[in-house]
Amino acid sequence: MLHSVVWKTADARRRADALARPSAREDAEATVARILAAVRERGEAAVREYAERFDGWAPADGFRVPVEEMDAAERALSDTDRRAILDAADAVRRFHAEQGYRAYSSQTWPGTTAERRVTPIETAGLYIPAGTAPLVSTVIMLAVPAQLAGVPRIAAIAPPRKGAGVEPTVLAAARLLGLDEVYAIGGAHGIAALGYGIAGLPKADKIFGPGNAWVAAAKAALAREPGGPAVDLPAGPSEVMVIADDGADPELVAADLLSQAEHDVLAQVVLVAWSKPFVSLVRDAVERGLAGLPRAQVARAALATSCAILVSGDAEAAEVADAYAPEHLIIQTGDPRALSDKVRNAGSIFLGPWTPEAAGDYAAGPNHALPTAGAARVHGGVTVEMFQKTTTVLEMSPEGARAMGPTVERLAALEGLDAHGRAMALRRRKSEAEE
Ligand SMILES: NC(=O)C1=CN([C@@H]2O[C@H](COP(=O)(O)OP(=O)(O)OC[C@H]3O[C@@H](n4cnc5c(N)ncnc54)[C@H](O)[C@@H]3O)[C@@H](O)[C@H]2O)C=CC1
Ligand SMILES: N[C@@H](Cc1c[nH]c[nH+]1)C(=O)O
Ligand SMILES: [Zn+2]
Repeated sequence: MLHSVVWKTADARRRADALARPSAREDAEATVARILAAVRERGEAAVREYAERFDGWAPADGFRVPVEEMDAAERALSDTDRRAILDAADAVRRFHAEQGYRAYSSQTWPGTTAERRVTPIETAGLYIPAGTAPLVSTVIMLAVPAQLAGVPRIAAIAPPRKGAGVEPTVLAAARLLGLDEVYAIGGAHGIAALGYGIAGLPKADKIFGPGNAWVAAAKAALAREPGGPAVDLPAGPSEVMVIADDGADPELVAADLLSQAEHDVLAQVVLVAWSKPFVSLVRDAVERGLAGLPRAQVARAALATSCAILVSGDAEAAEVADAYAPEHLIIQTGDPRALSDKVRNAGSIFLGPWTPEAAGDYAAGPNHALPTAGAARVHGGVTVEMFQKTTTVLEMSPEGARAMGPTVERLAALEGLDAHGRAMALRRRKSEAEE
């Protein structure tokens, strides 16, 4: 692990740019194209077949989890677990409460009022990953902003454990946060059922949430279909880039690398370091960490595609980060904030030795549903705004028609669109006559 050669500094940027993202694999896209085609052609029957094949769960009475089962799961939570979920949700709520589109009104011309109204989307579909680990925290990260935006219908889907329904802790978190609509279905077929509104699921206007390569590919493909649902952002298998100079603690760096490597065999971890001896220290610490890790096999597979890149200083490290555009960027250098100021492309940044990415994954406040596979060049994580839309409202008085009329008429003439000009001119003349 971290075994790819530590590259020469001169072409570090080019190398980071070209790093293969295992999560963006074409074979996942091809598989998903087949699944979506089957669901389009055969509807619920195909959804049920895939649910049976991948997760051993396609109950005759449908995928919806009875609210009583959610209530029972919530009651069964220990006080400590309940407290942890509620405390994390409070911090996420505090951070996200600052978000949301601002409604406003502006007098753009004399006699013209232009307004922005903000409304929530009608039906939000939340994807809670649970194939290899039941991501209780994702319930928090998606439900809280949806609720702050005032979304009237929130439907969550989560893959069941093999033949055994949704993990009770996921149901408990959903219920604790006030959700009552959860479906025991996941993967690309679950995303398809939610996007098309079949197999007893509502048709989501927009689908939110992270997932593995198949889930991410299904969201992207559905969003491209005419009439398909909107989606939040490309959020596939986890990634972390750690920038660490020789003064960093190799044990902490290794712990952070392992914390993402254990997510998925397609997770990617990248170390950006100043020297080969430091990379060796981290490599040894990773090896020691793997020894006690229950998910060592997954982490090892992820580490096998990971690498270290050598740089000559802060400026080059920032260039490498920008070229790679990591989902998570951890900076453990002499002045992490100064280095972070130079970085533009990263989903979430963690400064200094006391800030593990795990804090952001669970309870720090910012969202953990974040862009992967280079999408941080143009996307940020999930926000309240993503659950909202805006409508502008315009109202003009006769004075408005007089004030703005000549400008509109002139521009319509420039475009050769006479009917446009006339629609304005009629009003301007009427208002001038009345004056
Ligand atoms: N980018 C982000 O913000 C975040 C990303 N993640 C990532 O989410 C992912 C979660 O993945 P999983 O644990 O697998 O759960 P998941 O819920 O995303 O996917 C599991 C489902 O995938 C389907 N599946 C499994 N093997 C398949 C195959 N060969 N072909 C087609 N479909 C198949 C099955 O239906 C299974 O139930 C990880 O990659 C993790 O790193 C997690 C949290 C945040
Ligand atoms: N690290 C994950 C989120 C996570 C959930 N639970 C643990 N970690 C990601 O953002 O990619
Ligand atoms: Zn994580």
